[in-house]
Amino acid sequence: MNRVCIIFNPAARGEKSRRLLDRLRRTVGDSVIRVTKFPGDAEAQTERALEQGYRVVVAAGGDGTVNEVVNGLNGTAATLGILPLGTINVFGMELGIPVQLESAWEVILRGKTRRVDLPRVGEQRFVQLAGVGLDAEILARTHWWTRKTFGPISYLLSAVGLLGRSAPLLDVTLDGKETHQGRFLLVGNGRFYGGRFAVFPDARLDDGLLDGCLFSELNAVAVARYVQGVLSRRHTRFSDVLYFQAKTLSVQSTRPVPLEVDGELYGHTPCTFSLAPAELEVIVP
Ligand SMILES: Nc1ncnc2c1ncn2[C@@H]1O[C@H](COP(=O)(O)OP(=O)(O)OP(=O)(O)O)[C@@H](O)[C@H]1O
Repeated sequence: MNRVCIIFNPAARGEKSRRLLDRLRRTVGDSVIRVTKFPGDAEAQTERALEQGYRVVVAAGGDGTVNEVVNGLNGTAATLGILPLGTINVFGMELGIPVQLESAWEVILRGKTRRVDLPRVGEQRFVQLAGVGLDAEILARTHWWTRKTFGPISYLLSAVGLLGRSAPLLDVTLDGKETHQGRFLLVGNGRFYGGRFAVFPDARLDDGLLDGCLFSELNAVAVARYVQGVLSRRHTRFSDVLYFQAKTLSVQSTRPVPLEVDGELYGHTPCTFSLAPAELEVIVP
């Protein structure tokens, strides 16, 4: 197998992954492990690993760590491996990578790969999903210690405070042609969002298309209906939800609306999404 460098995020899973370092060392034997020191460090460490000749870089953390490693790979020919040590690991779930550390390492040792599309917003690549509006606002309002203490429920607490407010309208233009309006946008590369929730039922990681859901309303009743719709897989048929596929989309709004990619805050509107077909080679079961 090509030389492997593992980038380990001790702060993943609300700082709990720190405890996994010894088990990770035992599992991977002589393979090199580099521990990130601050947010953004996985990207810098990936660039350094490439300069040092590593051709497989393994993201050991959650979706945020995978995102940073992929941005560090920067479209090079190097291969991504994943050890899903984060809170939810949606991209690993999409690829069928086992959550058990030793099993996930076995997958990396076997070294079977596939190529997947790599979407981006502006210059920032993402692997699984992005959101404009509600979910990014929730992330912005959920303090790290609340996340650490209450876990995923903390996002729900922030959401309750947000739903009473009026959200600016988003103008979403698909492939430079038709423009649609809504108040909350989700963009996906794969099917899942936030867990095994198929928000984008037609999405394929290698179809050369972005999938999106544009939601028209943002009051508590509408959001509860959308959640129910996602759970029962009927939301794409709702009259106030636009489900679409496109190669590019641009988003404008009367005032800046925050944006998240792979679960991390990243800038605000206006923004443009695009996709590089089959840009990423990733190790899969
Ligand atoms: N040494 C570090 N100290 C603090 N934060 C770090 C460190 N290394 C990486 N990070 C940051 O940790 C964040 C969370 O990482 P990741 O998404 O991989 O894990 P997660 O378990 O899914 O996240 P969360 O616990 O926030 O749900 C990322 O924003 C990343 O930049």
